[in-house]
Amino acid sequence: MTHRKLEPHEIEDALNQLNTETSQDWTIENDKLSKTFKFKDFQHAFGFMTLCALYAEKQDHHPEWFNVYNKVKVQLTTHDVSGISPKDFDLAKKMEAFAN
Ligand SMILES: C[C@H](O)[C@H](O)[C@H]1CNC2=NC(N)=NC(=O)C2=N1
Repeated sequence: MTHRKLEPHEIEDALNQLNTETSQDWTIENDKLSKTFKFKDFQHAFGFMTLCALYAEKQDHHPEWFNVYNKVKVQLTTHDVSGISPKDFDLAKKMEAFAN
């Protein structure tokens, strides 16, 4: 296995780091790394989801998400370890890049 479940203090540190580097909007909700991205319209939201989907397939690591019009709520977790792993933080950073 190339990843492991992070300890609570590791999640805290990685979350602070992620929020410093990006938008300050990431939280832990239901033990998942969570953020609601907001776009100009559906076309931009779906463009973002398309980029994420291609990356997720390549990494074999897939987001849980919920889209309504211009909003995409993402909840990242690693099913293999029943928790948050470094793969979730990697995907979160990519998502930030794809959203810009
Ligand atoms: C068989 C396949 O490699 C696994 O089920 C992958 C697919 N995508 C995945 N995505 C996520 N988020 N967590 C996983 O543990 C996971 N496992």
